[in-house]
Amino acid sequence: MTFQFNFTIEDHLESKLAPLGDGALTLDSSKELSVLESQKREHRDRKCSIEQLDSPRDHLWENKSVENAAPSQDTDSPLTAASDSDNLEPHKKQPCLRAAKEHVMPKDLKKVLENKVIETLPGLQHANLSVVKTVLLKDSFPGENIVSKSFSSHTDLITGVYEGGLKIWECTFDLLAYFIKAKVKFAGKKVLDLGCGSGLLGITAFKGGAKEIHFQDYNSMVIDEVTLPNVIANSNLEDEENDVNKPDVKRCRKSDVVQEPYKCQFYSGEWSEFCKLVLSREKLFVKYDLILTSETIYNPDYYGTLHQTFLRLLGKNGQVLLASKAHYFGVGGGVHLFQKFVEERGVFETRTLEIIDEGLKRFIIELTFKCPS
Ligand SMILES: C[S@@+](CC[C@H](N)C(=O)[O-])C[C@H]1O[C@@H](n2cnc3c(N)ncnc32)[C@H](O)[C@@H]1O
Repeated sequence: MTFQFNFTIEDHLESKLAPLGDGALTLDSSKELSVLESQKREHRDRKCSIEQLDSPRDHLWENKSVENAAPSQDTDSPLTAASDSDNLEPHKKQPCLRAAKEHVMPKDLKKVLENKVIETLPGLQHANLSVVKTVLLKDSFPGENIVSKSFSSHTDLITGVYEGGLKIWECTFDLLAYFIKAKVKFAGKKVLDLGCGSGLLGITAFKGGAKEIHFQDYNSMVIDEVTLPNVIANSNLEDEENDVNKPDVKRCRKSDVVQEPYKCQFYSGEWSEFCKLVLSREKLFVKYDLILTSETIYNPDYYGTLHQTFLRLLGKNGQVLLASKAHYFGVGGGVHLFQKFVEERGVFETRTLEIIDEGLKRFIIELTFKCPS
């Protein structure tokens, strides 16, 4: 693979994830699980000094970051909260509703990987985020550049502007490890990776045979620069096309492989807007069998919309697998608060599937409808 970039990677942006060697994804491999866990530990240890940055800070609650936001690119514009009349929950302090849009899979899939450096996790490829950020910092965008905003405000989250999708958060690794341990089945399922960022959860479902996978992130730039490239990087297009040693019959299957990423759909925008968009696109919207979501419950002001999203989009017998830190310091969100919120509404049953009690305490929980039928 040739990389086309003519800049230096600044030290402070150097990768925090070391490549680990390639390998096909097998969900029951204990070797992969232990590699994944050590990767996770390494990742956490290296960033423990900046762990507080993981947690949204007090100042994120100030609406000033939103008020100061530059006009967004094309359809990336925030709408007023009042425009969402469908939500049952009040939008206390929720400053804006970013319009949702679908990101169409580009025709030239390889072009999406230009300027990207691809790294490897067990069974997964992903674009090096430091390189992505460096390119985005160097390029001048007509609209809002969430990377420069995030750098200038020294934070990974700016409420209503940038919600953190340009990094792989720790609980994603927890959920990936859980998939292997619990032998989670994806085959034939319609899956949503909600608040996807890098999209590694949805990509794992994609590789595990899910029939349709939707990716949603708040920020359009995250989808274009990270999620979409990651899905394409995991589609093995290059290997199939370049392997001239493969018999013709095998190479003819190239078109099948090229079709594969088209099982995936990509959306950006705020959750209630995303709901409206997907529900309006298809007359008979088929709800998701499985919703995967990691580190999306840090902001209690979003709980109403998140709960509503599960309510509207999850199939009656569907399952939400949610990974989260126990508590997000400085903001007040966390697992217990969210479980309490969900239980008070009486629609979903919550069940703790796993507690990860190393470093910052983390949880994997499941939500299912109390009365499926
Ligand atoms: C902290 S990041 C986690 C990213 C990724 N799931 C991970 O674990 O690496 C939170 C994600 O939730 C999404 N998100 C948070 N609040 C949102 C909201 N109100 N509407 C839409 N998306 C939201 C953002 O797009 C962001 O990618």
